[in-house]
Amino acid sequence: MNALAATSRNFKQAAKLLGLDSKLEKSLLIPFREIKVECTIPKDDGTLASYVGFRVQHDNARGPMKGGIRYHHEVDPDEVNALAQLMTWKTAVANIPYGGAKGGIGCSPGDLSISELERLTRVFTQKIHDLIGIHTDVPAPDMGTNAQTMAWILDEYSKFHGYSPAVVTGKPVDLGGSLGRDAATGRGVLFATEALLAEHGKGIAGQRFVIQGFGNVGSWAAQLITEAGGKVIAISDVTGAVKNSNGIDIAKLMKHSAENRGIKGFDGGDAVDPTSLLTEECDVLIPAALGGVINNGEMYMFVVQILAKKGVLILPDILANSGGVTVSYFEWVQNIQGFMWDEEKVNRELKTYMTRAFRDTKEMCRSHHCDLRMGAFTLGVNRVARATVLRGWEA
Ligand SMILES: NC(=O)C1=CN([C@@H]2O[C@H](COP(=O)(O)OP(=O)(O)OC[C@H]3O[C@@H](n4cnc5c(N)ncnc54)[C@H](O)[C@@H]3O)[C@@H](O)[C@H]2O)C=CC1
Ligand SMILES: O=C(O)CCC(=O)C(=O)O
Repeated sequence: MNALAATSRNFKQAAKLLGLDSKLEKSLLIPFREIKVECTIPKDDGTLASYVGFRVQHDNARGPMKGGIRYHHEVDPDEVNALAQLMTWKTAVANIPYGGAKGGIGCSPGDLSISELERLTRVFTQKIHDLIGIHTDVPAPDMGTNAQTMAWILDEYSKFHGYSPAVVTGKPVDLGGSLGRDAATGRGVLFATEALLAEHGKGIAGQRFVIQGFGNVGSWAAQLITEAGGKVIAISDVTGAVKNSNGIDIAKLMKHSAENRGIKGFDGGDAVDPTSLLTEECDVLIPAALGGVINNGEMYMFVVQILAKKGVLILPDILANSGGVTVSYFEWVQNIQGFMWDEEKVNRELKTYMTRAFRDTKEMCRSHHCDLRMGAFTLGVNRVARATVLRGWEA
């Protein structure tokens, strides 16, 4: 089962629990617009190279469409479609006034020079500039892109439309980016985990964590969990994995990873097979690499049943990783107001939004007798359905 089929299955299950009529269900599922563009750039050696770029704008009933742009060799239209749909439900779970979108370019960013990446980003922006905008569709970083990518998009977009910092979020702070955005997704994971543990009378302190992925989300989550007294006992990235049952020294691992472009060779624990990481004994497992690691097609329900029997709870991604888009929303608000918040306010507001999203999800679990994943889906889908009906779009 591919990502789109898995996402649509969750949506349909939620629509059934909510008793949505079939016309409304169909109109919520079909994307608003799917954009595919060819981006041809001169490489540094003078040859021409062509890359396919996508932007899927799924839904705008609750506000401008919102979602990241990823640069990855495996980007394909079905996956971007699924991720755009997930953004619609995620922004609704977080209760921020946005719809959902996602984009990507099929390329290997590690194989391109900085100037090639800049040319590619500018050509992509030229092709989509009239379809994005402050009140239309607001991109942000995702895998393989970062604040610099957003700065190039902002600059290229501004050539056509005048200086418009709010057209993208996740920008460098010098160009109107929000303090705290870089850490926001990892910090949101911490807050969501804290809320779940609190329900069981536990805190972060003393729990054993395993983290798959040591990029933006995984490394911030590891740092913040350690600060909160949690013990990170195993971490992997694409280069390797390390285990230390006494707790990994995260500051040391950050330094090693920056100097060696990955975890491989780190001497602060035992090197282990990265594929064994998901089955390491721990209290909390955080998958922060590629999507779909637990959602393994037809096996998914089987795996979920086994985990449930063992008393394992799964915090759904559309809730657990919503901290990034939530702080993106704060960034957009600051840009529109022309006013900058301090980092303490950003983090405080993020905690309020994450805790409320968890509480609202639990309420849906109670009223619809479902697990956390379906609680989050019914919460998101219900909010979008209500906006759709109020705007008279369901027919
Ligand atoms: N950065 C953000 O604000 C948000 C990110 N996400 C999602 O979180 C995930 C991670 O995103 P980022 O940290 O931003 O990406 P990133 O590109 O900064 O880091 C990805 C990490 O995963 C590792 N990785 C890749 N393949 C792996 C494998 N097979 N096994 C183990 N590790 C592997 C990489 O080495 C790297 O450490 C993605 O699925 C992304 O869509 C979701 C919401 C917001
Ligand atoms: O920050 C944003 O606007 C989008 C983040 C994103 O793509 C995601 O939450 O998956």
